[in-house]
Amino acid sequence: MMQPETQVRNALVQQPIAHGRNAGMPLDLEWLAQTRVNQSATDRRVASLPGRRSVKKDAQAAWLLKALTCIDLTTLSGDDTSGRVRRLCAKAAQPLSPALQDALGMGDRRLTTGAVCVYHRFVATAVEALAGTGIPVAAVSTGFPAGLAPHDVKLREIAASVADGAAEIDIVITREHVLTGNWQALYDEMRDFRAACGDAHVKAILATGELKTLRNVAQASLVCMMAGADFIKTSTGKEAVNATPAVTLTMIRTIRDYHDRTGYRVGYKPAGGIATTKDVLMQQFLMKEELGRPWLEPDLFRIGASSLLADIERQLETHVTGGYSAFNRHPIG
Ligand SMILES: O=C[C@H](O)COP(=O)(O)O
Repeated sequence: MMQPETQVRNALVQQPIAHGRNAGMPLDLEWLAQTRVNQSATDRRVASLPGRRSVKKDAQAAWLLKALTCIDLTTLSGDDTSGRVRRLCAKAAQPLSPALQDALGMGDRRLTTGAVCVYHRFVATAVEALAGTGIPVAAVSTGFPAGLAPHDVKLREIAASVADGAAEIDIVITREHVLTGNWQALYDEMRDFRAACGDAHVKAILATGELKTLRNVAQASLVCMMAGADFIKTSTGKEAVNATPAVTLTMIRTIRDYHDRTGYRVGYKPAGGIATTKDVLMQQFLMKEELGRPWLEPDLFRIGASSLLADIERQLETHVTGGYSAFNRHPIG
C-alpha cells in the first residue's frame, strides 16, 4: 500500500508535458454555427460529480496541494496598496507555514502559488517582490472589469503591463460582441490583444455571468481560442454569477474540441467566488474527468481566487493535526 506521505508528495511530482503555445486559426463561422449546448444534459453531468467527501485524508490533501500550486493569488480591490500587494507576494512564495509543510512530508519541497494577479498599477511592485521566486505576475489589463475603455487605450494598457514585467495578461472581452453575435469583432479584438501581449501569455476573461446562455459561453470560448488565447477564464470576480460547474463543463468541453481539431492545448481558469476546498475540488474533478491529467498542472489550469488559499491551509492543518483550524489563523489568501 502506498505510504500516506508518498501520496501527498506524488501530487506535485508530475511535470507539465511540453506543448506549443496556441497559435490560433482563422475564424471558423461554420464551427460556431454548429456549436450547441444541451442545458439539461449539462445539469445532469454536473449533478453526477463526486462530492468533496468522496476523496478523503491523504488523497484529499494531495488534491489540495495541487490546487494550491494552480492558484493565481489575487487582489483586485479599489483599496489595494503596494503594502497589500507585497504581503500577497510573500504569501505566494510561502503559502504554507514551514511547520505545516514539514508535517505534510513536504519540508524539502518549494511550494508556491501559480501566479500573483494584480491591477496594472501594482505590476512593478509585484515583480520586484517576487524577484528570484520564479512566480509570474499576471496583470488584469484592457479596462478591467467592464472592458469598455477605447480599444487603443486597452492595447496601451497591455503594453504598459508587459513593459513593467507582467508575464501573463488577463484581458476582458467586450461582452456586446457576444451578445450581438458579432464574432468577427470579438475575433479581431482578441487577435489585437494577443499581438499586444507578445511573449506574455494571454488569458481571455469571458465574464460568463453576463453572456446570458451557455451557447454564448461556448461560442465565445471558441472564438477566443481561434484568435490565439493561451487560457480562457470565466469571470472577473465582479459579476453576480461566476465560475459555476455548468460554465466550467461548457468551457472545458470547448477546450477539448479545440484540442481535438487543432492539436493545441488551451488552459482553463475558473475565477470568482471559488473560496472553499469543496468549490475547488469540484473544478479539479471536472478537469480530470473531461480533459485528463495534463490539465491539472499550472501550465494549463489556474484558479483565480482571493480567499481560497486560507481554506486550503485550514483543511491541510486539520488533516495533519486532526483538530479544528480557525480562519483567523490564516489571515492572507
Ligand atoms: O480573477 C480572480 C478573481 O477576481 C477573484 O475573485 P474572488 O475574489 O471571488 O476570489
